[in-house]
Amino acid sequence: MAEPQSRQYATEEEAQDLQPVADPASRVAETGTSILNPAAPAFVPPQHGLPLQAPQGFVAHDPAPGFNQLPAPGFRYPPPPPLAILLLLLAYNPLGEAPTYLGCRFTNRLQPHSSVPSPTPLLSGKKTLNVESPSFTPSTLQSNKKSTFSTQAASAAPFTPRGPGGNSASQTSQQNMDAPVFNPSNIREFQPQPQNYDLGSTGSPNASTHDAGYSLDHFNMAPLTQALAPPVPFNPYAVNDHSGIPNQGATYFQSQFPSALSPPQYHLYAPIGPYREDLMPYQRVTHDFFMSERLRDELQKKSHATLQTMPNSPLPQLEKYHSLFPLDTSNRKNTAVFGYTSWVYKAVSSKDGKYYCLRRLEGFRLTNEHAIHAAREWKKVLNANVVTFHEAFTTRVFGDSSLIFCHDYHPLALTLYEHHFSPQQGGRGRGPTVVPENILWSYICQISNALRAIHHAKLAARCLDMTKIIITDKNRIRLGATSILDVVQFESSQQRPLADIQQDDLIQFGRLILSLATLTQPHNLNNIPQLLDTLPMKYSAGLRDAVSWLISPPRPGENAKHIDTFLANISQHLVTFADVALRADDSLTSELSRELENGRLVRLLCKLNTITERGDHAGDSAWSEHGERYPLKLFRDYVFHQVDESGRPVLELGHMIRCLNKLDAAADDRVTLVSRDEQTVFVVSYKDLKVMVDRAFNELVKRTKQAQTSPAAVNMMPGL
Ligand SMILES: Nc1ncnc2c1ncn2[C@@H]1O[C@H](COP(=O)(O)OP(=O)(O)OP(=O)(O)O)[C@@H](O)[C@H]1O
Repeated sequence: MAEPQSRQYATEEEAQDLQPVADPASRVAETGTSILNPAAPAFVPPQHGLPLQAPQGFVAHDPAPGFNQLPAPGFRYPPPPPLAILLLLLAYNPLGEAPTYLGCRFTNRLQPHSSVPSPTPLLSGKKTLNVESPSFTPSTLQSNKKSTFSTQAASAAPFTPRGPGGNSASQTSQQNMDAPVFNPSNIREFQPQPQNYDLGSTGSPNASTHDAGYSLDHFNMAPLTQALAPPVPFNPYAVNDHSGIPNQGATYFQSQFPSALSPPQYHLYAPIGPYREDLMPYQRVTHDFFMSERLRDELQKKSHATLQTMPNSPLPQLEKYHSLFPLDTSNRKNTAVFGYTSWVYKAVSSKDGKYYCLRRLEGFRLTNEHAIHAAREWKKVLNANVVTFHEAFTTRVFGDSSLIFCHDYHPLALTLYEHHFSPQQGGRGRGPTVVPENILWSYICQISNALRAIHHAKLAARCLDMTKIIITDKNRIRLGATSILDVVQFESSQQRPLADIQQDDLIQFGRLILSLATLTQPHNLNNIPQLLDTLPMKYSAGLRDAVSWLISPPRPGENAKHIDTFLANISQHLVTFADVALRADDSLTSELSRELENGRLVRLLCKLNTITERGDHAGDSAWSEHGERYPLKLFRDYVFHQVDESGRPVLELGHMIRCLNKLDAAADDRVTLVSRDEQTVFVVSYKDLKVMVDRAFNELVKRTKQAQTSPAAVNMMPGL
């Protein structure tokens, strides 16, 4: 705590400048610390025989340089560091009452030579504080400190906290006048007892000590407090002007913050985690402030694929769908799955303008009306791993009798077969590559989820073919082509119990995983036991058991297998999968948050651009050039058309976004707008600019509403 006294300074000024903490406030704070710490020496007496004339505002026990000497003329104590104030408050706030931080007491205390008279007689002259005061010896302090300070507590003057309404100044004065000559032996050592600090609601200065639930004996250190205090003593009990502030220690800190939260700063971005690994500033690029490049690229491509059209398409228009676009990349006619050649198209609905996937079964003749109604049951299956079915109908627009199934369209989807077996995709021309076990488990979990939804809807998938399961995102699969076999095989499936068909689903499921795990083409899955035996060479025994359970039919006497039983057996993999999915969800939310404000800024830009440079409005050809519109034009220049000293364009995206955000948030910051000829200068706040934007835009809206000529403009208005 103390600076070595042997420290030498070149000049007196330097000594003053370099004085360590000669500040009474911080000294008091340090003293306070030592008081609170019973192990620390609480008092260091002077070692010389000179009578000590304690200067005003100087702490008598201060062992720091300057303790034995008066401060040089002109010495000014530096203001107390905030930490010192905090410690002071903690040390001197045993009742937990909140002192006034900005009150004049601190100010006075920081001006030891001020003309403010000290109301503390104990400190004001040798009459009260004198080194000849008896009975303190440091050796005693070191060897038997406790007994020195704690034996005479009984004789200590009782402490009387001042009530808010009382004449506190006179009371203090009277109390101090009555106090005996300073005698440290009369002082009882402070024993912090934190459990007594819980004052509850009765801990106000007005409350009696009994009511308060603690003993004020612990605070019977008024003489010491006053002896160590600066000329204007700090007395937290005198603070009685905190109306509404509960008298608890913690409330002091609470009072530093406004109780009501400030409104959020809408012009600031608040990134939401999880974050990318730390990047050095030079590694950051503009895209770091927005959605990741990978995701943007992916979405961009999907959007492009969705909007892709075929000029001069030979494909016909359907009654309810138009702009058909073929999704089959192979031209082969395959009848293996449905018994009919099928074609897949992307199409736009004439009803809602959205994109759908149409699957056409070529040459299908509907013989039973009920068959097509069977497909309707699939409308109730809404599952993340099933492509949603919308409708089925027949048509002759293709020149034959075709059956059409309409499902959700997932741009850039690939079938599982294309992904893992096609040379162009998974194998990258080198043949199929081993599918990692975690991906296989992910597929197992997702297909189980789909089957559970389907079976619980009293339906069966019937078609778990690798060419009819699509991958719509990374490792994200969905059962497609649902409902088709319900119609096509309507007659035959009427004769089979649903449980049997569901049992087939499980077997097909097992074969699918086995095919992927062994990279065997589905039509080559002949020797299943042998293939199962090869599984443990690449995968865990658990995977082998799961596949084997699915493929093998129930033994005689056993109940039929059920997807729920399977799900129960793979529960730990389901949990892992859920965790992966949730983390992916977090990361997407984080990506989304980066784009949070973009829509807002685009709307603002649209507004701004409807106003600036407008050729003619209400017969006024210069409408956008004068009045409130003119500063907006200059603001547009300020944001987008800035040049540097050499006249080169400034293209700082941060500047543009910052300005637009401030405008949108109507910030109080002001901006200087200069006309291009430098003859006009406006100093205007963003708040004012926002008002101008709104007024000018509303003027346009009003006129548009009157005329009702432009549906486009009317459509734009609600969004803005
Ligand atoms: N709902 C859908 N949304 C978007 N694309 C789809 C959808 N369903 C299928 N596709 C895509 O259409 C293409 C053709 O699908 P299809 O089922 O005909 O596969 P295939 O391998 O050609 O099978 P097949 O040999 O039986 O014709 C595939 O690339 C598939 O990813």
